Amino acid sequence: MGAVDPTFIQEPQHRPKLTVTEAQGIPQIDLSPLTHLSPDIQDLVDEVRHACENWGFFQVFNHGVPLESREKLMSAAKRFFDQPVEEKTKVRRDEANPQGYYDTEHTKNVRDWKEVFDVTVQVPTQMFASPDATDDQVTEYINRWPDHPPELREVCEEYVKDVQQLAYKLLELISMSLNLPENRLEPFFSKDQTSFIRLNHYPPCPAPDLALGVGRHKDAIALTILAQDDVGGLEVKRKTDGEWIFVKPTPNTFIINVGDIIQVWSNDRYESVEHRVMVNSTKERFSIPFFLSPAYYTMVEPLAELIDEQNPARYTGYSWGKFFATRKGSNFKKLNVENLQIYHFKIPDEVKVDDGVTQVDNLVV
Ligand SMILES: O=C(O)CCC(=O)C(=O)O
Ligand SMILES: [Fe+2]
Repeated sequence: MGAVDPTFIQEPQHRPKLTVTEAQGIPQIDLSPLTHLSPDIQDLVDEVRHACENWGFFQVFNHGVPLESREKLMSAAKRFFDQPVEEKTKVRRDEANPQGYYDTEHTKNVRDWKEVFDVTVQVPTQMFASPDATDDQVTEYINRWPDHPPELREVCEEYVKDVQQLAYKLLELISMSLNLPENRLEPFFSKDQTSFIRLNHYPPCPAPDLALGVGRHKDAIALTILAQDDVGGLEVKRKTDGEWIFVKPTPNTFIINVGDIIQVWSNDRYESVEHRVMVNSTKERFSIPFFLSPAYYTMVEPLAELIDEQNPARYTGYSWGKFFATRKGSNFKKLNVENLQIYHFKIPDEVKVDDGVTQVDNLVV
């Protein structure tokens, strides 16, 4: 990516502090009660509720995803990104089919110091073709596979299968933590889910004090399951005081965060929390988020069981497919206006804008 172009430079108030706050890290949750078919998982459900309410982020261990599957994908990702840019652009994302390689994502209109490779879980993945509410045309996304490394497709597919299992377990725990039946959320994903994985590569950056790997944002999807390598860079905004907290890499754990869709389903009981990625002047970093996302025709709205007279619905419903199509369009041009956000669907009473410009942004598409 060369020297730091001005398009990468964050406004002074959004620049990272290079001394990191690590104290009071995000909760660590042991999922072994699930794999051992323990009859009593109530403590685990309580831990998940506590983590979702207080942090919106947690790490899981004893999660059942084989380490080998993750390591094979991390090495295949490195081999892919190690190639010259001319090779990578052969599988470049385009507007009609946003799968494959991309190196010019912007978050809040500032360019991210990263390159990505996206792969959908369902093949093909169906999505609305246009953000226009009156246009019901559906398009199909197809994965783009490079010639090199030849194993990339197989290791991605294996990893997706394994992480998908973990995603279903987490959905059950989250449902139970909201006092819902354990399978309450599964139907949103069991048919036509639009989930995808992203291989993120953050090259060393000559100005880690000015640029970010991913600018501050919330994930628009339902749930993120993130594998990070041992370099570190992810920071989460602590709910209690707004402080940026460094998420220390812990071998063979996944970082889980609630996305905007769960925020809406839970009628704000669980909030999607802002996070960002710092870069490093000497080391490259890799991470692999799995973005669990429902079928394109899902109407996202507070779950009926969670609203009553004391807790009226805080959002009007919105179409996931139209939301996605709107955000996706904004990835191809630098916007001078704010991106579509869930708070645009908030029922007035409490419309919050945190910094006068935007509250949340990058869909991760
Ligand atoms: O690389 C990371 O640690 C997080 C990336 C992220 O937040 C995203 O891709 O949405
Ligand atoms: Fe994110």
